[in-house]
Amino acid sequence: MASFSVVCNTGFFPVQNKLGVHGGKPKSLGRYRDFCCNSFSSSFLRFDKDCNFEHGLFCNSELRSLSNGKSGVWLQGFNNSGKSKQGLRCYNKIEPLANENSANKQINLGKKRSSKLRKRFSLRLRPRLRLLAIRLRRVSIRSILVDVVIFLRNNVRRVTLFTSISVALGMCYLFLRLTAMPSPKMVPYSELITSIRNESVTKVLLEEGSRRIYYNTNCPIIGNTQLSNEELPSNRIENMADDVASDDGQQSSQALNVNVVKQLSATRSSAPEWQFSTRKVDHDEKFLLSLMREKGITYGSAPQSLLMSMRTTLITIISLWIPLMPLMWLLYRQLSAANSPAKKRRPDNQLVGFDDVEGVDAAKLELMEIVLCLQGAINYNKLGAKLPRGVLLVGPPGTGKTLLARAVAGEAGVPFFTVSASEFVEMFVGRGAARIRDLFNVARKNSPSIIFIDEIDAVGTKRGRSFNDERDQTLNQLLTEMDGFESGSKVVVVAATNRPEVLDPALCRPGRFSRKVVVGEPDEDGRRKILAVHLRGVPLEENANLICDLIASLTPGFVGADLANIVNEAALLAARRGGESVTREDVMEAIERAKFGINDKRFKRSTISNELGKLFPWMPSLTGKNNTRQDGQQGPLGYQTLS
Ligand SMILES: Nc1ncnc2c1ncn2[C@@H]1O[C@H](COP(=O)(O)OP(=O)(O)OP(=O)(O)O)[C@@H](O)[C@H]1O
Repeated sequence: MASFSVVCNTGFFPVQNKLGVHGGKPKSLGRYRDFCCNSFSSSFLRFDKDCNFEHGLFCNSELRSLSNGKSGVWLQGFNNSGKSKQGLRCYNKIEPLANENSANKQINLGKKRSSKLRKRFSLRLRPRLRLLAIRLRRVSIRSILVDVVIFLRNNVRRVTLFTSISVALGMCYLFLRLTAMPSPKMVPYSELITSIRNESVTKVLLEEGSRRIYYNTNCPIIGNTQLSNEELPSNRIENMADDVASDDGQQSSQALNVNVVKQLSATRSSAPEWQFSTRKVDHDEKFLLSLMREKGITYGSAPQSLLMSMRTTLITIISLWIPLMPLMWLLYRQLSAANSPAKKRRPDNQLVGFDDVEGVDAAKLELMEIVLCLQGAINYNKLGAKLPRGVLLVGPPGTGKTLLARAVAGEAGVPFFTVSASEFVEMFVGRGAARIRDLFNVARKNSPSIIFIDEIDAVGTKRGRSFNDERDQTLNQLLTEMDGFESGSKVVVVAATNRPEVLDPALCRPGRFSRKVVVGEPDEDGRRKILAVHLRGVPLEENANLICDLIASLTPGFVGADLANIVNEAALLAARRGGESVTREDVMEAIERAKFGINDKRFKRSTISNELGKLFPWMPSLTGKNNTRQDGQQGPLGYQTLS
């Protein structure tokens, strides 16, 4: 008998293995530890110095088993109270952990924590580099080129636009660089007057068409500092040359002279044409001119040079337009989206047919008739009848209005233009109306065709009720377009709404949406048929008809979308528990979820029985008299649900 210890969240249990569990010889302690740590939230195995398994510690509040696989050692898990199902028992009360063990445990916990920290903060560069190398090895230049070509081919417009913008910006930059000139130093107007009075100003230019005044003085500036008379270039060369000559002799003075001349000539070449510029003060021209005349200063006026005016214009354009670019981009996107309001769908892309829509037979019949008229199977002209211009599908959400429209398109085999009315609601006045016009033009060109407008209440609400003029304009355009069909034009407009009462009466008058088809909630038989459609591809444990009957009977008031959701939920539940097929229990759970949401089980059990009791009072199992769920094992209607 091998005795070993088990540690739980609550304490430490010395236990005895009645079945004689003993340890094999592990190759290394680490391997066993790793194994245990991977399997349990907290584990610890103890080996003697010969590496014989001595005892094990593991902590887990659930019942689990641990196997080392190779040596055939099985340890059975314990719950919090120290009980085990198979052979292990706790013969002592909870005791404090022995010193040695607690020390070991502390060490292990510390190691674990530090390794966790290391793992969390390590960059794991080596595997990343390896991965990068593998990816780079897979990359081939040819495939990159092919990708680039495909991208260019698919985005010709965008690439052209971006290329031209980049080229234009590049050329602007080049122009600015090439025509860049050193600008004169900006000084206050008073400084000009002072300089004129000091007679240091040599030449003045008044720019035509602007308030700028340029002037030169007899003291040149280098960088931002004005040189005094002593610092004038010619004086400086002489001074520097003299200094050097007196210090080091003739040879070095020659070399320095060359350097100084070079430096000053560079300064001269980068010097602006005008040293200073200032801004004219209003009503002071007379005084300025008389002062200049008095001092005998050369002055004149000239227009801005062509190059400079080009530069100024360009800089203004760039500085104005660059911040406006995002706005322009948004505008461009709006306008380009406005040009494609309808996604043209060809009949062969449609996978939905009338077989896929069930439980709404009356609506289906009405629409089938229109399909037959469009296909020419019914000769309505013979009796002087006209093809209905519009069909309004009315009904609660999820009853299959959109599905019906898609089925019409699929069956009719004519071009189908689907659009959501909210796409016509535009920020810019007139854009919604333009979109409607475009849509009808395209449909007319492709006649016979069908236009489907989903959620028409987004634009079709009664006019004059709000200050939204754009919406009214859009509706007016829709009314005009529906009136404007030529008698021979075979364009049918199918629209869907949940709120027919808010629609403008003009929209529903005969000649526009003259046919109103109510797509209501399905009855039990309808629900059964809808379920049969959605259960087509789902593997069931039981007969599909039985399941359909069961769900249909339990879901009064459910619409097609709800039923589709129940089937999907049941399949997901089956997948979650790893099942091969959907069972009755999955379906019942899915119904519970659809009816009451995903809730706490304790809450759900009582609520479900009450709610179902209210819904189906004739069912004895739900009234509470014969409640088989008292033990907490049974679900609604006596079916056992997963808990
Ligand atoms: N009669 C039905 N037969 C089969 N499936 C249906 C039916 N009604 C609804 N469904 C399912 O519900 C989904 C949603 O239906 P649909 O979008 O047509 O509803 P809707 O009436 O247009 O809703 P809304 O008014 O909110 O737009 C469909 O994709 C389909 O899977």
